[in-house]
Amino acid sequence: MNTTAMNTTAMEPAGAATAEWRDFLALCKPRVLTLVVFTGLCGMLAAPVSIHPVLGFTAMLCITLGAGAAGALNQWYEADLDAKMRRTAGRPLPAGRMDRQSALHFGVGLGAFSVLLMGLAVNLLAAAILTVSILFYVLVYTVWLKRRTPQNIVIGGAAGAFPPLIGWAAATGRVELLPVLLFAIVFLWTPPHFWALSLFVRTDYANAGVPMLPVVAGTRTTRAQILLYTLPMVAAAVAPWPLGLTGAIYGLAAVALSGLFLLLSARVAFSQEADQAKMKPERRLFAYSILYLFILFGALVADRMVLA
Ligand code: HEM
Ligand SMILES: CC(C)=CCC/C(C)=C/CC/C(C)=C/COP(=O)(O)OP(=O)(O)O
Repeated sequence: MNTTAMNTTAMEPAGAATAEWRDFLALCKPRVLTLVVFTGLCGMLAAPVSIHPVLGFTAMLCITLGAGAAGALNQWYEADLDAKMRRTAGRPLPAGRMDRQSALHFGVGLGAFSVLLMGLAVNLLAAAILTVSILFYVLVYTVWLKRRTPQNIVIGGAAGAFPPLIGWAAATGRVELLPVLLFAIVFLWTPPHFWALSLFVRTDYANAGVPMLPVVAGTRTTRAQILLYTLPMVAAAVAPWPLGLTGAIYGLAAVALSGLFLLLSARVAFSQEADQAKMKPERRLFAYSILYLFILFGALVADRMVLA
């Protein structure tokens, strides 16, 4: 018998003692975190003031830890759902490698630490928006909406749109029009991003009883909704250029990238039955949605650096 097994008390599930650092990392949804943190970083670098590098690093650390905490609390709350879906069944809680209490303590501790550090070291506005985004993801999306309505990700998705605002607020102490537009881009991007994926994993959601749009309203409606949300997303993405908030580097990148997004969304909306069976257009749009935000936000920073 190994020592970890001997230290396991009778009250703890057997998996509790086997959780290792990798499981705590997995609790934070590290792959999704990369883009969340990148948009936060770009929000900070796009601000018209230069933040002290130590403060900038601290702010980014807080966004990373706060978003990680939100992911951990999400997994703490919905371990039962995760256990029912192939995509998520291997996560630390449903796989039995970690007990729920450890996940809860980890999530609350990390979240509180990130907000306190942001408030004490950076500024109160950034700390307040970070708090709202954590609570939004955990309470509004995970606890309240996810199991109740197919509009769950439209409203709850706002949580993931806050990081650019937090980054900007960390640098300037203010909220202005450009970061509000960045919020709008990610907010309107979330439905096409997620519904494209939900189309090809819809049986998972159906089995778990989660009322995602393709499960409740069908694949045709979902395809149409993807295109419907893409239109205002494109408008929000291009808007900073004609509004004079960015230069042509960002503007041209936004037009080109958004044009391709629109094309891929239209292909999903108007796909033929033969394509629908393989879900190729949906997989393509989902993969591109991630690349899109990375490049768009990268172009924003490149544009601001040239202008500066
Ligand atoms: C409520 C809103 C959202 C929902 C429901 C959602 C859902 C998902 C799901 C289910 C996946 C599949 C991969 C996985 O299991 O982790 C995924 C992947 C991903 N999402 Fe989202 N997402 C949302 C918002 C966001 C936001 C705001 C961002 C970043 C700004 C983001 C970035 C990503 C990235 C980078 C991946 C790819 C991860 C990988 O390579 O495995 N998502 N999303
Ligand atoms: C700054 C801050 C606190 C940001 C937090 C917001 C955040 C982590 C947004 C990402 C959204 C996301 C991963 C949704 C996954 O949906 P899901 O939970 O339904 O996915 P699942 O089925 O994979 O669990």
